[in-house]
Amino acid sequence: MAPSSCDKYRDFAVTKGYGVKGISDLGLKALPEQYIQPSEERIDMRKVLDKESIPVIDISNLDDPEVAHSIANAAEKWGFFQIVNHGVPMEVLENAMEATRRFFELPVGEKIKYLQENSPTKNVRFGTSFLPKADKVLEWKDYLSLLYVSEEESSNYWPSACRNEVMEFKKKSEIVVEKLLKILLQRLNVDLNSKESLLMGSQRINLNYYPICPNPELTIGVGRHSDVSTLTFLLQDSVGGLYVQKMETDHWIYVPPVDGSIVINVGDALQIFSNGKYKSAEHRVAANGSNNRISVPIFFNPRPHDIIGPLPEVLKNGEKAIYKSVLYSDYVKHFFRKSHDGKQTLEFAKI
Ligand SMILES: COc1cc(/C=C/C(=O)SCCNC(=O)CCNC(=O)[C@H](O)C(C)(C)COP(=O)(O)OP(=O)(O)OC[C@H]2O[C@@H](n3cnc4c(N)ncnc43)[C@H](O)[C@@H]2OP(=O)(O)O)ccc1O
Ligand SMILES: O=C(O)CCC(=O)C(=O)O
Ligand SMILES: [Fe+2]
Repeated sequence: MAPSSCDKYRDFAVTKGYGVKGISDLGLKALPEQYIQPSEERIDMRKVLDKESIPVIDISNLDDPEVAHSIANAAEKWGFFQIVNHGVPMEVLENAMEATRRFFELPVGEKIKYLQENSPTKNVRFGTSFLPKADKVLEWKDYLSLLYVSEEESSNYWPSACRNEVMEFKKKSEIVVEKLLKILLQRLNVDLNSKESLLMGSQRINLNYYPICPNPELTIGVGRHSDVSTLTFLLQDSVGGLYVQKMETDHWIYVPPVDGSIVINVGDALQIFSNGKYKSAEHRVAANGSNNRISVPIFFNPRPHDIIGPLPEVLKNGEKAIYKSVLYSDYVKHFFRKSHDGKQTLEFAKI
């Protein structure tokens, strides 16, 4: 490709489906203009608190009240924590990672079968950046997004390069998320059994690929956002790049890769269900100049037709609701209608 104008790169990455991996493979010396973020959207290392970290919690004994306390405390204070000894076998994690790499290393002709306009189903989508139609400046990330509907749909439509490994990862993660939600809800005097479908009735798995970037300091892998999920179960490889905002400050905390760990984060839906007790935190991802990076978040969500609002048990003692009830699909569509803008999506549900 003749690298002359930035629209050429947009066309190459977005429309033709080469993604940022295609740009990275060109071996350019300088980042295309289309990816240069305004300075306030880049990661400013002077704002990173290198002496603070989000908790790493050993969850091998969830019956221990101290473990339960650490989980609830992390969800209130940080909105993020890492878990170790969670019971998902290392092999399942490694296979999910390898399957992700295999998918992104497919020839572009295979991957573009899953672009929005070509995909055999709405529930499988290959793309780049967050919302290329709305993003003025593009983000340095390619993704494959898989909305789980049924075993049958996954077998028929998910790419064979990653289907079985991602399914296995999803199945194992569900067991852990159920246990974590049980603990978080107990503190709200809510019985998870009666709310399981509402809280985690729908799952979306994203395979994220952040290829080596020329001038990583000028761009961003994923911009500032909070997830619209109830809880997110995130597998990251050993490269690193995830930063979380320290609540109510303009400082950021690096989330270091810990071998075998999973990052858990509170999403907007749980912030709304808990009437603000548990908090979704803004986070973003840096690009990397030396290594390709992979992450695999599984978003545990309400179902599109569910109404989300503060749970009645939370308001029982006369607590005033700070969120109204909204249709979850309206909430998610609102998120997907605009570029990443931190925690602004929550305004949609504020009273
Ligand atoms: C991609 O980079 C990302 C993603 C994220 C995601 C964080 C999350 O928390 S994802 C969890 C989202 N929740 C669910 O998936 C719940 C279940 N699903 C639904 O409720 C529905 O699928 C729906 C999302 C509401 C879509 O419903 P539908 O009425 O069928 O409408 P669509 O035409 O499919 O989409 C509407 C509009 O949204 C855009 N969009 C939808 N899905 C995705 C997706 N996976 N990735 C990117 N964009 C999506 C789509 O562009 C549509 O707009 P058009 O202009 O194309 O019409 C966090 C950070 C990231 O960087
Ligand atoms: O890549 C990561 O570590 C996080 C990605 C993320 O925040 C997301 O996909 O919502
Ligand atoms: Fe996220």
